[in-house]
Parts: sequence; C-alpha cells; structure tokens
Amino acid sequence: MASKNEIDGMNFEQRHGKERVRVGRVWSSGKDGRHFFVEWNVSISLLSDCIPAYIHADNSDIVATDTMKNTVYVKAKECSEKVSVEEFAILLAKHFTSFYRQVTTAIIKIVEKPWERISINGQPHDHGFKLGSERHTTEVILNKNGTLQVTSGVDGLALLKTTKSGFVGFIRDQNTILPETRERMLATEVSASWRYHFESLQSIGMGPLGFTEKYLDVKKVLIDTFFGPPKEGVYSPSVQATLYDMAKAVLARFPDVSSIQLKMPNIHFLPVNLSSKTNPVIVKFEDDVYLPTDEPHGSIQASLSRIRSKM
Ligand SMILES: O=c1[nH]c(=O)c2[nH]c(=O)[nH]c2[nH]1
Repeated sequence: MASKNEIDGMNFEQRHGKERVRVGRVWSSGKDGRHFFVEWNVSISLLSDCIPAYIHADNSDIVATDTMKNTVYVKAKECSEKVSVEEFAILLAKHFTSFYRQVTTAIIKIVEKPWERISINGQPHDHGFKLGSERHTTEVILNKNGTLQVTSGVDGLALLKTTKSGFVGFIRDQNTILPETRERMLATEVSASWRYHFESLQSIGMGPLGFTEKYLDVKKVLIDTFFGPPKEGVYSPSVQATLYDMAKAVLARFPDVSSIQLKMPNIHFLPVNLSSKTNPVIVKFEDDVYLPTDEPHGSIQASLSRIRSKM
C-alpha cells in the first residue's frame, strides 16, 4: 500500500515512516505493587500528502520520522493503564491520522517480545520476567475516514511431535527419492496472522478490547489442533492437511475472525543410518536417532477467509 499520484504523466507512489522503534513500558498495580512489563518493536508507515518534498525539495508537509519515533515514547508514557499491543497500535494510528492534516493512512506494525512473569518455588514473582519463545504481533491500518483493519498474529511458534505424522501418495518421477512413510517426526515454526472482522474505529467501540485474551485463545486452538488429544494425538497426512485443519478450527471457533494466514515450514529431522565398508550397520535407524536440520526446509503457507471477507 502506498500513496499514489500522477505526476508528469507518470504514476508516483510513496510512503515514509520509522522502523524498529523499541520501547519498554512498566505498569505497577497500585494495590499490591505487582509490576507488568511489555517490550515492543514498533514500525510506523504513513501515507501522506507530501509530494512537494519529492519533486520540489519542499519539506513543509513532512512529518519527520524522528517525530514519529518520539511519538511512540510520548504515547507509551500517556498509557497510564496496561494496554494490549493491538490497542497501542490503534492509538498510535489514531494520533497520526487525526493530528496531521497531511496523513491519510497510518500502518502500524508491532512485535511484542515474549517477556513472561517468572515463578519462584511456584509463586509468581511481582517484578521478575524471563524471555519466552513465540512473539505476539499486530498490524493496524487506519484511514483518516475511520476505516480500520486489525490483524493479530504469532511468530516463531515452534512445535514438534515425534509420531502420528506421515507423507504418502505424492508425485513420483525420475527425481524423486523420498520414501513414503506413515511414521515420521513433524516439526514446524508457525507464523500465523488473523484479521478481525470489524472495519471501522466506531465498530470496535471504546471498552476494553480483550485482544490479549483472544491472542491466547487463538494460539491455544492452533496448538490443540496441531497435536490432538494428549494420549491419542491426531494423525497428520501432510503439513498441508494439518495447516488447513488449524486454519479451519480458528475460523470455526472465532466468529469475529474473518481470515487467517498460516506459514508452516517443514523443519526436517533426517533419519540417521551409519555404515562403513567394513561395518554395513553401525547405526540402523529405528525411529530413534535423527539429524536435525533447518536448511533446506519445506515451505508451506496458505490463507483461509470467509467468503465476503475483505482480506
Ligand atoms: O508434509 C509434507 N508436505 C510436503 O509437501 C512435503 N514434501 C516433502 O518432501 N515432504 C513433505 N511433507
């Protein structure tokens, strides 16, 4: 997406912003002194009417990217109550589109670093955090006229199961050596992003938005569908089929999600068989010893949306 203009018989598109603005925010709850902490990496991109800067060296309509960076800290300071990463992105987007006459659209992307409260001897610590693994992400696109898109996501969700996976029946030709199997390891690092159905600032209202709870719920449905029940599991005939089941489960469970995109690399664990001229069987693979490798890896992605969804 970019701001589009016709200049001298040519199309010109432009946008500008600040990437990777890092901010940490502590909130303390008055009554018990417990601290809450988030660390965000914010990227801002503004579509604005500032063509004279490009063609006449006239900067009078430019919002300086340094100002955008400062705005992140000002807004973080102004949030006296804990906010979700999505709410913070919305409030930044609101500021840029309402404060500056020149700005028509704000695109705000944020990645939250997975700081998790630590427990000591089973007791949650008031102000101690450790780094977890997967990251909560969001992308908010807000137009001056109030048109809004909110996408939430998870990145780096590494999942592995040691059985209940296979891959058979694929095309075999002169270049195929992969054996068919009904018993293999399945490992992936899920990147998912899902779009909420509301389409304007008015339609999300002003109350607490519950984005964090929804993020945790969607992540749980993705994980539960990947693994199946704890004892029986669920058989995966391919990454493709499992990905589709995961996407379908999210749309079935959450009516306010209009579409979901999933990227699930197939991270290979290669069977280890070792032999030498003198010893034909040093190690014989019996679904036990693997060589983990992430290069090269399979790359599988798809998106699923409700008909009439605008994603
Ligand atoms: O689940 C899989 N999907 C593929 O497309 C594929 N290709 C491959 O070599 N192994 C696998 N596994």
